[in-house]
Amino acid sequence: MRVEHQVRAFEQVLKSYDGVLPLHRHLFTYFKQNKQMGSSDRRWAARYVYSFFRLGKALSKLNDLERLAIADFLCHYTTSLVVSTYLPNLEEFISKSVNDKIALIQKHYPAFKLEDVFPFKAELSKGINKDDFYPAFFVQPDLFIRVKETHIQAVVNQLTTNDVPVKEISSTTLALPNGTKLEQVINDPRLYQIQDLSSQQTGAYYEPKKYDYWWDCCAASGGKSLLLHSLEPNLELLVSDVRENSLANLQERFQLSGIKKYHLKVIDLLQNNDQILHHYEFDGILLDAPCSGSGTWRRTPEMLYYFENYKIENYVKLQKAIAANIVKYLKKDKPLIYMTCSVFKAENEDVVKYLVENLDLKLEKMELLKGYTDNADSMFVARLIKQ
Ligand SMILES: C[S@@+](CC[C@H](N)C(=O)[O-])C[C@H]1O[C@@H](n2cnc3c(N)ncnc32)[C@H](O)[C@@H]1O
Repeated sequence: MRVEHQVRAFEQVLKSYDGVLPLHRHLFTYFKQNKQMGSSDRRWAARYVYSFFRLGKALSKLNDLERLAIADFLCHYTTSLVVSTYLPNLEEFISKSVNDKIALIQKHYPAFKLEDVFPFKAELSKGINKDDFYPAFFVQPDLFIRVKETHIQAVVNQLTTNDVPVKEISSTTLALPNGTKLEQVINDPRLYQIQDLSSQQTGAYYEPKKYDYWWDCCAASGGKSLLLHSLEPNLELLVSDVRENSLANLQERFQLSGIKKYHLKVIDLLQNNDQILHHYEFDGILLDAPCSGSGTWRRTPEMLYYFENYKIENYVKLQKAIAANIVKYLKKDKPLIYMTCSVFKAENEDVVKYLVENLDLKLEKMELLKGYTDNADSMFVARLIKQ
């Protein structure tokens, strides 16, 4: 295949994309509408466009093709026509480590600054090491699954029989190569849940007790609720979200997991919900808040390119307003678990500070879960106790 052909396909995909939909959804529709593209065309176009966005705003004065070649060189260990054509002097180093390749790019392009890859002026949460955080954008995170301790060996056996390289992260967590087609290699979908490592690690903050009544108030398709339930199956649970269709997914997942006893409501937490909730009192609330998602942008690198700083403040307003509306339904001495998948201090530590200063809450502990050190997403979690 000629490089001009691949480049034209890349340029057309790039031109067709405006950053509104997630890139994977846009590509799905784009390829459906452009049936003339064969599977190899599609694979290369997708590889190039993802590589391109992983470069964020670095070297923005160069033209798109040179930037693409640099990005593809940094993101992959196998060469491409674009690298061999536009970066011939560096092609032989493609299998080096990301840090070695970054050093080579810095040598050849003195204007290359790693901080331009993630060009947000907002402060990062405490504990993030920029020397590890920025280079991680060139690597796609692993796929993580949560498995019951009693089933983990059976799942590992099925994966290894199918030649899927598997890393055992803990007695309940496995890491697999991204893109693994789980439904083709694990015969029973009830044996595992797809859940990022950091999401799984938030569970250490929940500490539910037998027969507690918990509320997962931004439940979406139920990832955190399923985790909570796995920690303490003898719970009463209310799940809610403003989006009815994501709760439909939750119902399917709960059914598959055999969870029958739960309450479900569509609730907009920006409204006054006393009519619906006035008699409720919870032993714990999970608030997995709407946020910038900046801790997950290694999976959605298009956000590095299209996200704008001003949006952070909008999320912060939403986070504070939602928290203020739910705390009144929490029993005294019981926990609110505040979570985001953001790495911005404004959405994390600063929101916690606001909650402690303005609501009847005391901070017990908080942590930025640095997924980038484990090839995972990053998340923030805080456990606050109602006074
Ligand atoms: C980070 S996601 C939750 C993910 C989910 N907990 C999980 O583990 O998969 C945040 C959720 O907040 C919901 N949300 C946003 N604004 C809301 C509002 N005003 N009231 C209730 N839920 C809201 C969104 O619909 C979204 O599903």
